[in-house]
Amino acid sequence: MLLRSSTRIRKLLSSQTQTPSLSFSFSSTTTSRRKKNKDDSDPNGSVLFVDPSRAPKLFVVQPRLRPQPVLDSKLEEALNLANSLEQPRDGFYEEEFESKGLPPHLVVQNPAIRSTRAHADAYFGPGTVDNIKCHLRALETESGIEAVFINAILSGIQLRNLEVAWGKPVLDRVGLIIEIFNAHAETKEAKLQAELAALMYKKTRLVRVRGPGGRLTFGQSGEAEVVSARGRGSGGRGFISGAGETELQLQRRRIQERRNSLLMQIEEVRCTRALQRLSRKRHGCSSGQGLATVAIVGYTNAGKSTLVSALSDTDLYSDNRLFATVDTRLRSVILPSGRKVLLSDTVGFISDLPVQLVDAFHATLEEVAEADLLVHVMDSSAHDLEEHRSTVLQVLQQIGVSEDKIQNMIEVWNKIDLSEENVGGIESIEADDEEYLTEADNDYEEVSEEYNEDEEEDELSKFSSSESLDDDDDDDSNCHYSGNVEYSEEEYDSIAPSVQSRGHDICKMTEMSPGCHVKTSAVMGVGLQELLQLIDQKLEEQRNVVQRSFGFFDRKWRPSLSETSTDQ
Ligand SMILES: Nc1nc2c(ncn2[C@@H]2O[C@H](COP(=O)(O)OP(=O)(O)OP(=O)(O)O)[C@@H](O)[C@H]2O)c(=O)[nH]1
Ligand SMILES: [Mg+2]
Repeated sequence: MLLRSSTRIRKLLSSQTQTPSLSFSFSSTTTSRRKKNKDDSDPNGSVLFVDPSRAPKLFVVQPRLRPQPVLDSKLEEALNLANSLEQPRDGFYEEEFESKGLPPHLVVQNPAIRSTRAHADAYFGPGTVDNIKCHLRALETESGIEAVFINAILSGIQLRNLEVAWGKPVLDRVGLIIEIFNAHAETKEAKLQAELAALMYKKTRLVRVRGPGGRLTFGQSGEAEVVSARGRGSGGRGFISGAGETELQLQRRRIQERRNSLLMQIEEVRCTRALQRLSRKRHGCSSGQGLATVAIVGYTNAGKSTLVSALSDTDLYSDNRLFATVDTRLRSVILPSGRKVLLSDTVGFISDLPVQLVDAFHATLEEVAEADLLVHVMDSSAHDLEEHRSTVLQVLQQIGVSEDKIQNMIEVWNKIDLSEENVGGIESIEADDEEYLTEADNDYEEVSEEYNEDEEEDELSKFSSSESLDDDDDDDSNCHYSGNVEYSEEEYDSIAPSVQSRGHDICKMTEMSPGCHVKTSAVMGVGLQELLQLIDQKLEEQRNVVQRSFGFFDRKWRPSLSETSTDQ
């Protein structure tokens, strides 16, 4: 039976004594495959990848939280994040995620609990800083630690002071998530956006480290030092450019220049994506009809890619690693009504998702905001389900998804094979599994086909950009699809009875979840058919609303012939 990594980590954690773990096992025996190759360069020149052939070794520091279950789930997530930082080489990860042991970790006093403010200079008090230093020394003899990961958000000065105290690079939560994005980015678009996020993060954490006399100082005395453009190699021309700048100014200028160049490239990507979306909406199907897009969103590791793969009978990369997907992938699927739609698998969210990442990944996240329908995948076995849900809703609002779309979103409770209430039911699911899968397979073999991106390119090349963007008058893609449909009884009766009955079967409204939800197990193929029917139903409802609103406008704008003749 499958054992989810967080469950595994929970078990590993509970098998330990109360004393902090100092064990470490990053063996590199097996390889975990990614679907596409990527080059071997270090992500963004990161200081962490001292040896690009293996994952950097991190020491995890978790500030204590109460109550205990909150601490457990935060620690579990921190350990998963630390284990997720790895760069694939030649399309492979060095090691299977499942076989990784627990990274060395330590739970320490939380400065934010005792007083409202953490220590301004080093976040932790001096006792905790020394305590961590001792652990690092002890680990040094066992296995080299490349960096320390603190599962909290720190300021630039705090990070720099701790680096000085421990003699190692220090990453806070935001920094590690950005590093993971850089390491996992595969496509040009994802790489550009991840680099932009890293750059913005770096900019907010720029501090001077070398003051007069070579001492390590911060703030004004550091900024006062003027560096020579020649000596520091500012990249400027001749002797003039950069002369008279402090090193801080020099770094800021370089970041600004790189940022501008990245923004220009990302803008090109956005334009291309916008054109592709337009093309799909107009002529996505071979029949020339528009294609609706359904965005699959959710907390990282909820099972989005596995679900999209199962629904479309394709093979997207999925892994217990957090942020296994940092790009958008489209897969086509044919719904029970025969309608073809595109499922868009995208980057997962996490609590305290760095604002720099959300800003930088605007082009990718636009796919979500522009989708016709959203499907929110949740890991029903996660302990902090409510936090996951509110995080996802927050990010959706942050990226500009309309309230209507959020209200109309389908909620998928995935991994029901793992959730506790289903523990008794797993056996029966497994027993019936073969039969069920055979049936399901037959269904999907007929209906699924991989969306051909080349086809999309060809389709796209038919439009000149000005033509495609300007000529919108008779185009459905300009319509506002209102998802939050409230029918009068009369209107509801007019909807196809099949759609109604499907809705009643599938939509089980609960107090926790205001919208429709469906329970699935993506790995076992459970609940997939119901999900497809629900998507079908929702899109059908939207189409009815749009058609009705067209009828209304038609009447208003074009009076009937009889009215016109009476006027005359
Ligand atoms: N037991 C069980 N495991 C599942 C299920 N769905 C997905 N998984 C596992 O959960 C892990 C994460 O799945 P992914 O599909 O990569 O999750 P994701 O939401 O795409 O994650 P990110 O791309 O990292 O945000 C994988 O190891 C899957 O095999 C399920 O229904 N049951
Ligand atoms: Mg994924």
